[in-house]
Amino acid sequence: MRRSIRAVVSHHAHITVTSAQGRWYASHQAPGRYQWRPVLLSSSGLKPSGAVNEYQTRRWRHSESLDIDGDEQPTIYALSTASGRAAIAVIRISGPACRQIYSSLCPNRPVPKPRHATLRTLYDPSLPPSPSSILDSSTLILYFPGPRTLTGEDILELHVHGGPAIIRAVLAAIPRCLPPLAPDPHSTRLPPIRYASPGEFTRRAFLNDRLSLPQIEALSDTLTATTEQQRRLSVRGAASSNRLAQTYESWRQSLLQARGELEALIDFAEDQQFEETPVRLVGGVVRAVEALRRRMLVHGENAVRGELLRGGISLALLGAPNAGKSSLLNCVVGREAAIVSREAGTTRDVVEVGIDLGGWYVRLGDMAGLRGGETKIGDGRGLNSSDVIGEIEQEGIRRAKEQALKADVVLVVLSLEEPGADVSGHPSLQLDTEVIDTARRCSNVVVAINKIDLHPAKASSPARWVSAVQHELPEVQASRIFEISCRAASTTPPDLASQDPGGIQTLLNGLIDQFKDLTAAIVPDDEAPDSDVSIWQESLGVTERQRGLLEECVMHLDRFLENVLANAKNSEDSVGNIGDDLDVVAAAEDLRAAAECLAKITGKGESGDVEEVLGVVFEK
Ligand SMILES: Nc1nc2c(ncn2[C@@H]2O[C@H](COP(=O)(O)OP(=O)(O)OP(=O)(O)O)[C@@H](O)[C@H]2O)c(=O)[nH]1
Repeated sequence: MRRSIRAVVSHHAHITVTSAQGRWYASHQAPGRYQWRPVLLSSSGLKPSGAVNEYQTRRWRHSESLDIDGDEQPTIYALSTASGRAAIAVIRISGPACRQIYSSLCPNRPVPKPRHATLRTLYDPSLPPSPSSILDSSTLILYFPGPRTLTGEDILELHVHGGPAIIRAVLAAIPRCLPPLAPDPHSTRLPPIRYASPGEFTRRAFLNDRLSLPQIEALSDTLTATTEQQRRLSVRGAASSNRLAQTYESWRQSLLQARGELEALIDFAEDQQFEETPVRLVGGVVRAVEALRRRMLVHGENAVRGELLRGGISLALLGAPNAGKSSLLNCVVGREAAIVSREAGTTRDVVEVGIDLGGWYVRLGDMAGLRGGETKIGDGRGLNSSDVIGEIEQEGIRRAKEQALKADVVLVVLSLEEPGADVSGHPSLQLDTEVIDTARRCSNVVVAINKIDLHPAKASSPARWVSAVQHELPEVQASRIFEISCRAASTTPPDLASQDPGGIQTLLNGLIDQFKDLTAAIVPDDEAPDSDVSIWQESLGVTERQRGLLEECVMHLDRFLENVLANAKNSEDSVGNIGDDLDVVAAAEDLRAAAECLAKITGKGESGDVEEVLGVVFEK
């Protein structure tokens, strides 16, 4: 809410009004104080009205008062640790009333030395200090004076005992630390202390230039990481988010420079002397844009790979009914997540379980068994599906196929049949045509041949099965085909499990290799061998929002290149007329729009955009 604040500036005080990233601030130094206190005037990109504009560029010595039309931030507080019983709980307070809150909670005690932990007793601010008004004893207090703090404001941290009643009492006491506002129905003033809304500390950090948008997005990854790979991604992201922001900013500057060069053509007249001819100038711009576009595409691809780490890799179990998909899922998960039954077609819908596989977050989906025509490797006879498939099963099969096609990795479970089915008395390998046809259309296929325990001499024929699988699925390398036995794995006593009796661990290691391939950063082919490739590693941390903006940026660049190159093609003397026929204004506009997409990534958008970007980021 906007309201008029009055900065009373004494004779020796300074006031500086600055604008940064579409936000306007007034900083003033009160007499006898050494801290600069930035006051946010406007975050909408619009210049604040009134006297402020006159002082925007220089430091100002003044002896009167100055009316500034701006936003005054109330002091906010929140429980920063998870709720529930714990040894300690941290309550964070940010804003101009920190010192006052401290003095009310710890009457007659000096303000702690900045950034030094100090033990204090907290008292109820509404009562005189006495043993009966103690809220918490032995509270550790940290005071961080602004503006060099997380939020850019004064911050007070109360490390109280973590009992729910203590937390409740201290939280309830904080808003009572300042005298209440006089009731005024016409007043638009916000309460001077209030509980923070979600993400508000971080939002203030951004508005006060303490954190960039990419840093905030990396912070979100840090707080949500549950697996080892997610942790690594978030740590890398947190460390490199500033560098990523700098990269995008340098790309934006390159685009703005290219746009400037193009716009110079608008004023180009025959008699004007340019250092370069228009053709060369446009040619240079095109080459620069093409190089940037290539880099953006790789960043986008790496972002998709990073999203696999963040959101999880979807792994679909595809196979015929009774192949052992549910048994395998249960072996992997270690609990009865899916129903295992001798009856074919037990699984009717997709059963998805989230698991941590070797540090990768995997969404493992058991699905209905696919069935149709079937070929058995072993007896050489073909077999057609004889059952009539019911409507529910049909729907289950449709969903299973759909899930497999969109999965990141598909684990095809094939099974051996009971001995005796083969004329030789050996088990045979089921290769259902529905399963094979679907697997052929999927990417990143790994194959598990299950029920290997049914084979009396396991070692005698695996090679035959591997080549049979490769005959049907030539894309699948032999190193991605595994023999397993869910039965052996589940019936082996736990003390022998380390010997990997059913081959499940070997299969999981193969899957992990596949995950590594899928989530490794791509480095462009034209990257100089001695260049720093870590930026490509860092681009794994690009968020979904940032990737969307990169895609939008590439779209504008494509339009730019299309227009310019079409113009070159149409001209009679190849590129000779490029400068004359080109709609320079439209081309420059494409570059401006592309640069604006990059600006939104870092939060440096033009007027009005910053709030929109913040809305998207803080939604989470
Ligand atoms: N001998 C042997 N039998 C197994 C093995 N794995 C699973 N089975 C049996 O095969 C039958 C089917 O297993 P499920 O795991 O339900 O098979 P599914 O592929 O999920 O079946 P649907 O849900 O019908 O698609 C059950 O009787 C299991 O006990 C194995 O490694 N060896």
